[in-house]
Amino acid sequence: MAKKYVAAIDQGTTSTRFIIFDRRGQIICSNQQEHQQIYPQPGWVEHNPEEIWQRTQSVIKNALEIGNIDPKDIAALGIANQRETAIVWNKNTGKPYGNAIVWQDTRTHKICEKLAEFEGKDRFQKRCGLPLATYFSGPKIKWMLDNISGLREAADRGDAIFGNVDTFLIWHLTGGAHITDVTNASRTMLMDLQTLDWDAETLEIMAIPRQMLPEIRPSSQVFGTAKGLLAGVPIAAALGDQQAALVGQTCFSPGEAKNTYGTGCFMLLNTGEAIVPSKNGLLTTVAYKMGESPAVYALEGSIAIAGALVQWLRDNLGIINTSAEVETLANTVEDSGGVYVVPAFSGLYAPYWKDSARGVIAGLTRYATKAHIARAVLEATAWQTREVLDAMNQDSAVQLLSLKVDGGMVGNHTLMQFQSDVLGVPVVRPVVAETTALGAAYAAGLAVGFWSQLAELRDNWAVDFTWEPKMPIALREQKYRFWKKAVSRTFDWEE
Ligand SMILES: Nc1ncnc2c1ncn2[C@@H]1O[C@H](COP(=O)(O)OP(=O)(O)O)[C@@H](O)[C@H]1O
Ligand SMILES: O=P(O)(O)OC[C@H](O)CO
Repeated sequence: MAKKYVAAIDQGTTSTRFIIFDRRGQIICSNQQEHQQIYPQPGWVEHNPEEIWQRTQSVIKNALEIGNIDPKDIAALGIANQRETAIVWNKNTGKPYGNAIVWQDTRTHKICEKLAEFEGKDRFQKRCGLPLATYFSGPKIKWMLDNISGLREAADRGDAIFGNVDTFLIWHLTGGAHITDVTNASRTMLMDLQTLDWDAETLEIMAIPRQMLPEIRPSSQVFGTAKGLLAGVPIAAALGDQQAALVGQTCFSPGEAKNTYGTGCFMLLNTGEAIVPSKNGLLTTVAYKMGESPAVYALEGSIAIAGALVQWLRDNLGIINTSAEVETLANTVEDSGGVYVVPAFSGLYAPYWKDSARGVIAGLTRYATKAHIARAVLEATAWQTREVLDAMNQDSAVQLLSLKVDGGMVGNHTLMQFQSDVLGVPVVRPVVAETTALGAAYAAGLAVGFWSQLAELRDNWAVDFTWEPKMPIALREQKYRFWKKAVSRTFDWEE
């Protein structure tokens, strides 16, 4: 009998979801669990890989039970994952050599500076599309090899292996396949965007043994068969979560873009088969590679802190009790009262790439209340997105006329209205806002013939809500000028 469903794991920065979709891309059932954020020192962010694997198994089990689904009805499994986060584990025992170093972690600042001494921050950009920054996996692997006792020897012996979260999950799900996909590999700094293979020279410069690294595969392809809870289900896709959201939003044509508002915020613009270098602080990255079809590339504007700033308001300042409460509080005032929050907690990503920037709250007066700060917190995400969109419009020939959005923050009307106001274009949310999991499911379904072509997927996409710009242009540009001034106050804080 024909299989009815496709499933996806969405392993994100704050939580893990397992979602089962039907042929129309509708959610049948799901389960989600958070995991611990570990902050051992200022600027350091870690996850426990074993906890991530436990949470993954747990959400799979719960969702299957909730939906009363027999894994035999699942045609394929796709994986979407937080990108860049680096894990090194022993291939014989499965034991990690330490916690995962999360993408937001800035401990590799010195390593990046040292690597940039020769030829500067863009030393590797031609090959890998990325500037030298603490964000990417390569310097994180180097940090582990240089700082974890006995690790370099274990790597040289071939016992210690590296993976981003996709690789770590595939390894566990299959019982030992050491595989990554092109989108995840494109975030390491170690892959050549043209050849889609590890770059020998970069590996040599960073002193990373090639045998630690997984084999690079297309994003949509059967990698193996699951064991355990999903026994027998083909594992048929892996994509970095932001690339997965691009697929879930069916942005398959050059010029189509989406912005995902989660822990961070990531805008990706499909550039087709062209590898477009950025002159304005964007990343060039692989968008997806479906089986044997040529790779499709994207320009990306990465913002490190978006929803994470709302969490900070909740967890560190205790101004709100839930993330959703930020909107209620923000709506008790008309505007931010001249307050700007620039969340350079992990330095500044696009379009600045300044590791040494640190966060500021600017424009404070006795008039400012926690409500103004709540509003400024929401506005920070919108302003950062404006800077990224400006860079996109400068880098590419196309001007974006509307923006497709998704992620945990897009339930916030106040933010989305402000977003449309400061971009000056409509902001459009689709009915299925779980686009990350959906994109991984689409890529997996395509690999096993559950769906036959990309066009079929476009028919599943439908508008849920559109926000139209309302703010007068002069006011918008005046506020933007102050935002830029606040940003400049964060520069060169770390010495
Ligand atoms: N109503 C809301 N208003 C503002 N932020 C929100 C709201 N709901 C969730 N968030 C934020 O969205 C983020 C979670 O989104 P999600 O897409 O699940 O993130 P991730 O995939 O990065 O784990 C959290 O940082 C949370 O603070
Ligand atoms: O898990 P998210 O949604 O915060 O996404 C994180 C990104 O993949 C980091 O590059």
